[in-house]
Amino acid sequence: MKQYDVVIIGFGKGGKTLASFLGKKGWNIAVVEKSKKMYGGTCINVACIPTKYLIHEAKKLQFRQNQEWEEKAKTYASVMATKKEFIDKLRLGNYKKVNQPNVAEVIDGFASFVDEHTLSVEQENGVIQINAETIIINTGATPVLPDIIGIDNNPVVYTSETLLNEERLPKTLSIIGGGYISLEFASMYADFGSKVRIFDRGDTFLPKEDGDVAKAVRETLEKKGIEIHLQARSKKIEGDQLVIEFTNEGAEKNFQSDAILLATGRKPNTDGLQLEKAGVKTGKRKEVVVDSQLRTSTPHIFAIGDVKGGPQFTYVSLDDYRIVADQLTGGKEYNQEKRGYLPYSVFIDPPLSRIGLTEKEAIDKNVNFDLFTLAAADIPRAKLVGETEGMLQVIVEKGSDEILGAALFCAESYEIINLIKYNMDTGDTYHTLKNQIYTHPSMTESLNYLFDELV
Ligand SMILES: Cc1cc2nc3c(=O)[nH]c(=O)nc-3n(C[C@H](O)[C@H](O)[C@H](O)COP(=O)(O)OP(=O)(O)OC[C@H]3O[C@@H](n4cnc5c(N)ncnc54)[C@H](O)[C@@H]3O)c2cc1C
Ligand SMILES: NC(=O)c1ccc[n+]([C@@H]2O[C@H](COP(=O)([O-])OP(=O)(O)OC[C@H]3O[C@@H](n4cnc5c(N)ncnc54)[C@H](O)[C@@H]3O)[C@@H](O)[C@H]2O)c1
Repeated sequence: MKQYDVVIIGFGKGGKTLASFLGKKGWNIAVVEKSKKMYGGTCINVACIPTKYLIHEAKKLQFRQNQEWEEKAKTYASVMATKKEFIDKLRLGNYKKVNQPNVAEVIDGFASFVDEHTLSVEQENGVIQINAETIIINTGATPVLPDIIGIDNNPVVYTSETLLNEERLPKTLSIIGGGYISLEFASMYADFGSKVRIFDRGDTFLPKEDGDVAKAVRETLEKKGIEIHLQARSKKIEGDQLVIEFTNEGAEKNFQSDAILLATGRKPNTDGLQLEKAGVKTGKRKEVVVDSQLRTSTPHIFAIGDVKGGPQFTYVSLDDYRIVADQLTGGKEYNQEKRGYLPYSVFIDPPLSRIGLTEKEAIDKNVNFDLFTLAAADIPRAKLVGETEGMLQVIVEKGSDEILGAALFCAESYEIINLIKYNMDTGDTYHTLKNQIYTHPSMTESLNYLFDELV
């Protein structure tokens, strides 16, 4: 049986970065990956990178909305083909970077635990067993498939992963779920030229955001022709007909759909890992339970990325690598509690970026705060590039002048939010951001004016 210092199950962001870090230090590392189409993990193959590439390409087509359908469908097919080439190159690049004598050995196959130091790997030509001092579980998450009659083996039903392989532009796209994946796909497909409808079972659009922010996002999406239906229970799918029950009215309606996207969340990928054989405990959503150093209930086994539950972002998986690297080779000082505020961006058009408290949360916590706000239309850069849609708002604690939260719904907000995170993490006041020199004309310079206007 082959013996390694560390075996990483899954070629995710944190895992591949850890493999590279430890391998270059002379550790003997293996990365086990179940699919040859997933070298490099979810982000580069079927998630962040392909979607953001497509979103970027789709945006260019906004100015060609008067094109004939055939023309739009042709453009879409060609963008999808270029996307495939781009992703294939990235995947190969990731494989070559990791599968090197001074980094790691990539082992193809599905890994499961035999005991707390031994893994069985099911390969095309049989099963092998490998042994490791330390094991890292980095198996990601997988789409939640809602319990709807008619989704199995239905050619019009997709997950985000399968829709990204479809070279035929759907004339009508119905999306079940109203979260991140839903909004990004809705915005992108509307730009490509599809008629998009979102169906969410909840009664509030973007329930985690403040009402005025959610309203602004909704209006922007509706301007693109996207229909947003709430309290909409997907009852069944009959052929290409999605049957929706509107729970507030008790009414039922059919929606013809060339494609139906299931975007109802992603769950930790722990099925088949036989975690019980290694004494690794899981929680209610089948997530691997970890402590703040990412150790599981079996201390030499760690879990990183989506599989441990909590926020599902590539940069969290990357930060998990920092924690484990510090546990294995450093001063054991860095942990989940020290990572600071967690920002996120939803890549609709314009993008929505958020960090910290919402206004509603600040009120619920009885915080004494000021709310600063600015319309995107007042930013010189926004005017000159014609991206005047949106608004920015920041919550500042009275007295300390520290930023408690921000919602930026404007062009390039996915860049500006990182500056706000830095400011918040350092415990600085908003005055530093307000009085900073920024290049002109840039979206960031909005921070010079944002704090002028109190609501
Ligand atoms: C459509 C979409 C868009 C997204 N956009 C963004 C975005 O813009 N920004 C962002 O930060 N996040 C985004 N995310 C989330 C992000 O993709 C994930 O949080 C991130 O990829 C998780 O990485 P990970 O390290 O947990 O593992 P993953 O990258 O998911 O890797 C897990 C790997 O493990 C393999 N595997 C699973 N089980 C086994 C096993 N038993 N044996 C061997 N191999 C196994 C899998 O094949 C996979 O390659 C998006 C997600 C989706 C679905
Ligand atoms: N830009 C980004 O960073 C980005 C982009 C896409 C995805 N992601 C990650 O991927 C994860 C998964 O995204 P997601 O959009 O699938 O999940 P999500 O949790 O964001 O949204 C799921 C939505 O589906 C709704 N829902 C659940 N079951 C339903 C049903 N049966 N019928 C109708 N609606 C239903 C929920 O009310 C919710 O609005 C996110 O948590 C996020 O971390 C990140």
